[in-house]
Amino acid sequence: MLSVENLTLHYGQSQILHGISLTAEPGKVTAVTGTNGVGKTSLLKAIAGRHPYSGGSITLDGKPLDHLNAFQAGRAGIAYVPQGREVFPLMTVQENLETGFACLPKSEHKVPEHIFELFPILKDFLQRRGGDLSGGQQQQLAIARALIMKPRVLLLDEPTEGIQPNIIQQIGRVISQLRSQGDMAIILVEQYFDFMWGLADSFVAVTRGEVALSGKAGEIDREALLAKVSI
Ligand SMILES: Nc1ncnc2c1ncn2[C@@H]1O[C@H](COP(=O)(O)OP(=O)(O)OP(=O)(O)O)[C@@H](O)[C@H]1O
Repeated sequence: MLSVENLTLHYGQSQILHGISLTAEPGKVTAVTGTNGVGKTSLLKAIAGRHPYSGGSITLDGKPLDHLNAFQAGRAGIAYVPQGREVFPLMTVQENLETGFACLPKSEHKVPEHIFELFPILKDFLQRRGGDLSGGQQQQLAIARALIMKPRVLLLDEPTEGIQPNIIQQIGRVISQLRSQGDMAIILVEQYFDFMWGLADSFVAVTRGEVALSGKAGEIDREALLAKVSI
């Protein structure tokens, strides 16, 4: 289980996160939501070692992930699919996927077939440049690249942003499939309310760098959550 406790984060003098706490269990989807600029991406960046946090703690199965850099966080099993996808535009799909090998031993430098079962289009486009894919295909590539690391924690930052509805549905199915494997904790940062409402096992609404509301599916009130996201 990933556990974030009382996390604070600054950019220079400005404090963005003011003591965020959440947990993400294997085999569950934890949705983090909130309006623009409340600190959702900053939270993921702190977990992924992309930006240092100022205080609080992050642990994975009780083991502290003390201020790791991005490579160390990857080695520890944390995969991050950034907002905007960050696909390498001049590299082929195959080469983009292979960048996921960086955190794996040499013996595991092979793209597993199940990646293409999840995202069949990538097999057809292996030699196509990343920059020539549609936004939806790039999103699939970004998720596939993260999965190659065999993560224990998958961080998804607004995977539906700017994506056409049929690909959104496919991404939803993939997230459900990954959940049902039972071994990966998935943190889904998402503003598309109905998408995350239908998918997540628990919810954390963030306002101004703090947790404003949290709870499990079936227990949390839909309208109360929606109100926090629509301010
Ligand atoms: N590198 C940075 N330097 C300074 N301020 C930053 C930096 N990155 C983000 N911020 C500021 O931190 C705040 C939180 O940004 P963040 O991207 O974490 O929010 P968010 O909830 O993910 O927003 P969005 O939904 O628009 O992506 C914003 O006010 C943003 O302008």
